Amino acid sequence: MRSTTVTVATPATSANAYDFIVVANRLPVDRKIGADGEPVWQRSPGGLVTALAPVMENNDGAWVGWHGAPDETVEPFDQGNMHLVPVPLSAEDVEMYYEGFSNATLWPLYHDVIVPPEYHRTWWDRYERVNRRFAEAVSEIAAPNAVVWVQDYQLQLVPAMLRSARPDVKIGFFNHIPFPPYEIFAQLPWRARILDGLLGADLVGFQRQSDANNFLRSIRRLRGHIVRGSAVHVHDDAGTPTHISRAEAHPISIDTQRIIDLAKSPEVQERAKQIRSELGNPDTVLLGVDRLDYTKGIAHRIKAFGELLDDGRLSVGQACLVQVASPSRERVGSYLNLREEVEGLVGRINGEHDTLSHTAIRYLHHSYPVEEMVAMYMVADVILVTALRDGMNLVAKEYVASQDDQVGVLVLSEFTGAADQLRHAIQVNPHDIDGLKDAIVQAVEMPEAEAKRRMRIMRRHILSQDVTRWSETFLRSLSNEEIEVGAEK
Ligand SMILES: O=P(O)(O)OC[C@H]1O[C@H](O[C@H]2O[C@H](CO)[C@@H](O)[C@H](O)[C@H]2O)[C@H](O)[C@@H](O)[C@@H]1O
Ligand SMILES: O=c1ccn([C@@H]2O[C@H](COP(=O)(O)OP(=O)(O)O)[C@@H](O)[C@H]2O)c(=O)[nH]1
Repeated sequence: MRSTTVTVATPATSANAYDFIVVANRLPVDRKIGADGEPVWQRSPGGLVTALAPVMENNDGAWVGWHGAPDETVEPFDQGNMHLVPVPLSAEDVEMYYEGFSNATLWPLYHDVIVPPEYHRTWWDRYERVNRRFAEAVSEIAAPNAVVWVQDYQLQLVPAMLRSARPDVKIGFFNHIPFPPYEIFAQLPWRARILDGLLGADLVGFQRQSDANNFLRSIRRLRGHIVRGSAVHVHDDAGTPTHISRAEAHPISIDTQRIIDLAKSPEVQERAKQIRSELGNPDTVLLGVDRLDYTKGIAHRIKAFGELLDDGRLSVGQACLVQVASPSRERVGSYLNLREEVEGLVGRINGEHDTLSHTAIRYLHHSYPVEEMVAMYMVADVILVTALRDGMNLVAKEYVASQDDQVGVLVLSEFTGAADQLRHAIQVNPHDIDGLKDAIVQAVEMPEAEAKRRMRIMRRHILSQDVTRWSETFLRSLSNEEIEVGAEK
């Protein structure tokens, strides 16, 4: 096995140094090899990084996570205001803990078994070992009585491991993806171990109240602890009470002001005009932005759009769908299959409907920087967020934030966390293709006054409930301060 050591900057970490630590599977930057063969740092994919990066930039703390490259040990380094502490993963760890147990067992299980989860004991063993490594890395650098905030399904065993190594620290956990109903969770051969891992946290946060309820119901069914409201009275095997762990909903959000500032910047506005003109100035631009993931309902959306072209309810030149499908988990089988399915569908629809001057679907298998994302949001008259299941979906919130002078329309799946907050979107069941087609036509034809009214209400929400508010509310609850949940800032 090849292993390289790369020192990026002066080591910034020492033992027992940090009062505040975030630990996530990923660091905010990924180490990749550039076209010239030299290593480069790129922003990591996904909404977890989008949400946590601004929180960490404004807090003096450390971020512990994997740097995205297998078989490499990287020394701790600083990036902007952030102190990053890489946890190395071998190629085998990546295969069994990340691609395997995290993304081929837990991810599909927690997302309504859209594809069948795979259960392998060797993957579980590796998940446990890697979780222990993360817990040890945190334990070494946490100051006495530090606050440690563990993120997401890849690290569900870390809270209990950390509690036993460092009973002095305050432990929060936030689950970015849904927590499944008991009837689905019960499939997991290691279900009790996962619950015990999570119960190591003083506060377990979820995107939706229904996720918290699902979690509490599994605790009642499988662990026998007393549950009173959101509080779980945890006891040890001998029945001696040990601590209280609470489960609460804390819906995540975005750095709203940053998106608004970008939408106002002359460069982004100019770029938006350029994109529209490059698309041939269609009357209506529809947009989809997702990691290429089977949870996102990309094929459902493309199918609905294709049928609208077949039916003559939309036409090429009048309407164009731009679909950003950023690369994700490319070595996991179900992701490979999805890519084939989506690209086959796009090819067929474009083949049937494109003209020499206009395309039906502009499909982009790329990852773009935030400036380009905001320019695309500004171009889009309609955005289609049709996830079959999604913890939150920050794209929906970013779109709303970017509509400063625009009057875009958000079509939003009811199976996203965002649907709880963005109630004035056109909400859809993406499995209902006829309903989805009608919703798309309703969005395209929506009178401006109606679109403005809906957008104004959604923007009010996004402005007051931003990501800073999310982290403050969670961390205040973790430290047991009195808070008024849901109060405006
Ligand atoms: O790290 P990857 O395997 O490349 O995946 C990217 C991230 O995807 C998931 O994001 C989730 O978090 C978002 C913010 O809370 C939320 O809006 C979205 O609904 C979730 O799917 C995953 O949970 C992260 O751990 C990954 O880093
Ligand atoms: O090319 C892209 C595609 C997506 N994103 C960002 O990736 C995040 C996706 O988060 P979301 O919660 O919607 O879904 P996730 O990928 O985390 O499941 C959002 O901040 C997008 O702006 C990006 O920066 N470039």
